[in-house]
Amino acid sequence: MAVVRARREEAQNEFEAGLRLPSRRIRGGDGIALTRASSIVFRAPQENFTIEDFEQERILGVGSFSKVVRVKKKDTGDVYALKVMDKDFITKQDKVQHVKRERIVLDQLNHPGIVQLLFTFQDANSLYMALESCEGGELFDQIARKGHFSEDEARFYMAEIIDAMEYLHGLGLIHQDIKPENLLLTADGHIKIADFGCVKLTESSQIMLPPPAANPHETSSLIEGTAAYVPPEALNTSPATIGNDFWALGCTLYQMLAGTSPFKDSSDWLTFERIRTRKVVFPGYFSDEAIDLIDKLLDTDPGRRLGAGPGGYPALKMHPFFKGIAWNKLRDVSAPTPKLILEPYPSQVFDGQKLTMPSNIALASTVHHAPQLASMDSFDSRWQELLEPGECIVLASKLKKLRLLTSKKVQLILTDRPRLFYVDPSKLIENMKILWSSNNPNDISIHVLNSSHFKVCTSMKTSSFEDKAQKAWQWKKAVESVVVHQ
Ligand SMILES: Nc1ncnc2c1ncn2[C@@H]1O[C@H](COP(=O)(O)OP(=O)(O)OP(=O)(O)O)[C@@H](O)[C@H]1O
Repeated sequence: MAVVRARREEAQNEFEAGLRLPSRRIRGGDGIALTRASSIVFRAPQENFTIEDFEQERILGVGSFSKVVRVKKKDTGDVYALKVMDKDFITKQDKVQHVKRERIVLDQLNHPGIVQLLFTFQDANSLYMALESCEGGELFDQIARKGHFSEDEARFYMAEIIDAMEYLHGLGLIHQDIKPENLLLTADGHIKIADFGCVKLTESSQIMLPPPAANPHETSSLIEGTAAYVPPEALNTSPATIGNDFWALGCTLYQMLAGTSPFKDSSDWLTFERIRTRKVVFPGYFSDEAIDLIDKLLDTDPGRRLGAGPGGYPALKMHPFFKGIAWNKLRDVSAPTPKLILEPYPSQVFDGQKLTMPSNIALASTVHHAPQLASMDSFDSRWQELLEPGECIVLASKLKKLRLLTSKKVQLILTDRPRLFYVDPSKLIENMKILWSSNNPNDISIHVLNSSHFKVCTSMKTSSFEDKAQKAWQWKKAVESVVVHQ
């Protein structure tokens, strides 16, 4: 306990000392912040706001260390995506440096294809980063909703991603987590790269970071990024290069066109096996140009990978897949229209009909934007005996819980307490396993792999589920709807 308290204080001091805005601001010619003595001078100021200064509207997304809420500043009416990070949670997870790195790096970036940091503030419990709000949501959601993109749509998004990546690589920054979840869309459908918590600087980088963490507790995972998008050399613990981002870009193009990522499998271990053997199956409708581009981005030799190899960005941009792209006018072209976040997911249609709420299952009054989430399984009276007095089911369904080599059938139940637990449908209460409860309200994120597979991640464990009824998205939305109001 004393150790945790000491580390929390240490982290608190670091936030306050390392991130304090000095009295005089200095700005570099092209918007790059300059150092003065040993402190960092921020372009996006640290304000003295409190969370009470904002109306909290709806959750935009949940990450491993944060939840991102659409907020409106009460006095100005300005809208932001507010990234809220719990200090205790970050400290316990040894992610203080990760958060600082993202804050400091984002502050120095200035490009239409990169999400902009506008200001930060903090209170006793949380750190807040106000970002420009990307109202079109994640590219991932758009792929899931459309099934897959046409090549014209994919070409448009690829060109904008490449343009932003060229800016990042030009500053000596490797993103290390390029994937459709971290590619956000503006309301008019243009791409912005987000989530700079995994960035790495190259030796020639112009970006300034304070000296590496003096926190001996900070752990760095062996492989940065997300399993399905890491290149084969990362599995041999080779140091990251800009080649990591080009490999991830190849995976992203494949996913835009096929609807699923090329190497994703039911466990990280199987995914890594597929990456190692570079097993890629191209659907028959892919054009020759698309196949060739993906093939060259997924070159197992990072030194020959298109974009990272000797021809660099010019060679990538000249690939026949990009024929007709006006690289210097990308943002002048109108984008494919994104489907907005509040439109219902197709998976909310059950057996071909929209779900309606029977009166005996009251939805949690706190669930504002998921009024159609309760599934038919929720109405089974057996689940009622598992509830505490006054507790309501938000979503419940029969799923497979996946283990490395086996799986078992479980009933997964989300309630408005909130609690998320599963039971063996034949044994009920004596077999109840709580995955998450209101004791740790922010400690959950749902990662949807495809419409039938998702992972429940908490600081204690990650559990994988398969839903034959393809309600993975419904689960993510339901959990996020309950989390936002904690
Ligand atoms: N500026 C934004 N506008 C709209 N939505 C956003 C914005 N920033 C983040 N989000 C949403 O919130 C989610 C989580 O944000 P982010 O990835 O930055 O969090 P994190 O805790 O760093 O996550 P990760 O687990 O990927 O490290 C994103 O995937 C996205 O859906």
